[in-house]
Amino acid sequence: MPSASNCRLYLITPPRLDDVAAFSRVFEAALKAGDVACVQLRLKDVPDDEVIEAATALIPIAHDYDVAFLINDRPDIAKKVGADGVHIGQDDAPYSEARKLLGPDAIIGVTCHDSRHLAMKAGEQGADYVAFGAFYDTATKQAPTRATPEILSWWQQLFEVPCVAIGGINVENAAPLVAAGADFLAVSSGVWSYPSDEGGPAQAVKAINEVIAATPMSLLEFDA
Ligand SMILES: Cc1ncc(COP(=O)(O)OP(=O)(O)O)c(N)n1
Ligand SMILES: Cc1nc(C(=O)O)sc1CCOP(=O)(O)O
Ligand SMILES: [Mg+2]
Repeated sequence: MPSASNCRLYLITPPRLDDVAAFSRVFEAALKAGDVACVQLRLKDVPDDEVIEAATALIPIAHDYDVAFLINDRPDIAKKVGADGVHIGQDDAPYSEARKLLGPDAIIGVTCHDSRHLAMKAGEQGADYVAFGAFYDTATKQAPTRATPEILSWWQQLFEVPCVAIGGINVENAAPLVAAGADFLAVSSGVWSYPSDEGGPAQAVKAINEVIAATPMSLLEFDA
């Protein structure tokens, strides 16, 4: 039976930011364009001071728009820059360590790939969300697993902890994940690489929000 979806957009930054000032302007335009619940600063293979510099520039912008700001991989940097939380993967700091460092109010999300077991473990430990992926082909990361929308419906039906869908999501392919019960769509290239002659990242945020608003939740059947 279809019902209204509460799905929201979760932005992941590009893995490199060569010009933080230029990105800050695009970032602000994107946040202005439509609802964004959360942003994750996901810089890869860069020195800590670049992560700190980018976080210091972007956090005040995110907070101006009431958007939560998370750091990828590094609870220590999240604490240092005053971020709202951290996203950790299965090979990053353990959940318990991140929680101990960041305290009870921090948002801590955990990568669970396509695994029910990992998601139940993260939920029991106290994660604020569990992330499943990758749902589609992506050039942003060599994603080790492929998830299917049924896992979102399974989680949505059985658990209170929100679930995030990630991996290759864009304006064209977002709807089935909203329908399947994703609480958040985590999107990187689908926003930042949106063609500038079609309005660029700001237009992508607007368009994904329109898809979300137009798509009721209609949970899929899943194996018990
Ligand atoms: C929301 C969200 N989900 C999954 C990931 C992937 O985390 P991880 O497996 O640690 O891989 P890296 O992002 O660190 O390459 C994520 N970052 N965010
Ligand atoms: C960071 C990340 N994690 C994934 C996972 O499957 O856990 S897929 C992925 C890439 C997300 O970027 P894009 O929206 O450009 O595909
Ligand atoms: Mg990681």
